[in-house]
Amino acid sequence: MAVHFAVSSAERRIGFGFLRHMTVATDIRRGAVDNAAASVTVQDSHRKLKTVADLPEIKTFRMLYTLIFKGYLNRMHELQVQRDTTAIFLLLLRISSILFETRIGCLEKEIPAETQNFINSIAQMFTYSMPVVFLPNWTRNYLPFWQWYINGWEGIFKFGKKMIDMKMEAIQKRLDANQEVAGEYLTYLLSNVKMSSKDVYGNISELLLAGVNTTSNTMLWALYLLSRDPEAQEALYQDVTRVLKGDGIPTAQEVNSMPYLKAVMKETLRMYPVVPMNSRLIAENDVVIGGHFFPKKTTFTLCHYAISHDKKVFPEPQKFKPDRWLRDGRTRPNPFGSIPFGYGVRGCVGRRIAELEMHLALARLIKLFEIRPDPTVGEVRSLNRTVLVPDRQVNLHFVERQKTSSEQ
Ligand code: HEM
Repeated sequence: MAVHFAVSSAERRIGFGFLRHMTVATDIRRGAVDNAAASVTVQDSHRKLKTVADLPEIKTFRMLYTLIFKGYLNRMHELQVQRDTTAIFLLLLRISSILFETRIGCLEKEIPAETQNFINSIAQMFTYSMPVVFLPNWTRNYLPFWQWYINGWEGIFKFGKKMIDMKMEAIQKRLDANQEVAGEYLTYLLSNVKMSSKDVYGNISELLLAGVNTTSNTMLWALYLLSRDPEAQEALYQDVTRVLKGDGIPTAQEVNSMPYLKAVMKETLRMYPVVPMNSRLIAENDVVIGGHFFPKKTTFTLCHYAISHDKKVFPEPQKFKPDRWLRDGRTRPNPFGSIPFGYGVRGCVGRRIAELEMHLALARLIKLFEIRPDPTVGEVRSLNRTVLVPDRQVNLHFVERQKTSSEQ
């Protein structure tokens, strides 16, 4: 468990001395596609982003629910057999609503070509990011992976830029007409003098990217695990229906009073940490950890998957046991045993949005549907494709529940 040791000691002893090694990849990417992703590379502007990322939280809660769930659930009635790609559309739609303040047509019967290109670009970038990281730089002139990877990024930034330009135009029109400018996250960023438009292009596109495959795959894993565990599913259903009556929008307080819901998400992320690896580069000083000397510029890689399957911290690590996270007097696992959102100053910026959207989505889905596995699919294994994805298409059956008399 060398990895486990490295991370817990690292955060305690060295604190902010670490920088993400991804910085290197991000700089190359920026150079290659001439786009800014300032928040991801520079500590100072990262803090700036953290502050603004926290701002629209309250509005987001209500907006997420009203804007999205109606459309999604209507579409689910049509689909009945839910495929993993639909889960991606759902989350893409949701995060796009927050970031672009508009919907991008994921739930239309015919997905607009531009949106489809954007979805394909994300998949392309992720698919080729592994060979790009592992192959030596000289291969870039001879093998096609680097160009395919960059093409993926170009598609992502192109779409992001177009959406942002449209919003800027709308804001400008209102300003020209002396009208008040009101909006959510993007309007805030664009009308905020602290960020240049280049920073906004880079940050919005990266946030969108970071927010789509992470939450959609986590939702998929949660639904997959629940479909195979009727007892856990029933416990979740009881937890949710005890608090949520009727079709009203849950409040933050209501979400907080559903401990099993939170436990299901925590256990899902323990079993399938969607970002399976995380790295830090010791940039400035040599360090000694546990009697081992590490020269400066050493890269440490933390394997979330390995630490959260450590049976000393999580007995029966391969078993889906949401109960282990309940605060009902039992001994709870070491909080550093599973840190799927990372930790410290470079921890996940989108954590609160991600948790919120996943809690809301799962509560709503479980209230309306019983989720059953497709027996022909068999045991799904996880693959590391930068994010943790299933090795095959996961088909799930959503069986509509009967409404209880108090809800009719
Ligand atoms: C299940 C959902 C998610 C998981 C498990 C997750 C996990 C992570 C992890 C492990 C990191 C690296 C943290 C570190 O180095 O310590 C990270 C970084 C990041 N995440 Fe997430 N994430 C999720 C959702 C999101 C969402 C929804 C957004 C945006 C709306 C987002 C935006 C970011 C950004 C911008 C970073 C880079 C932060 C930095 O470099 O300082 N993430 N995430």
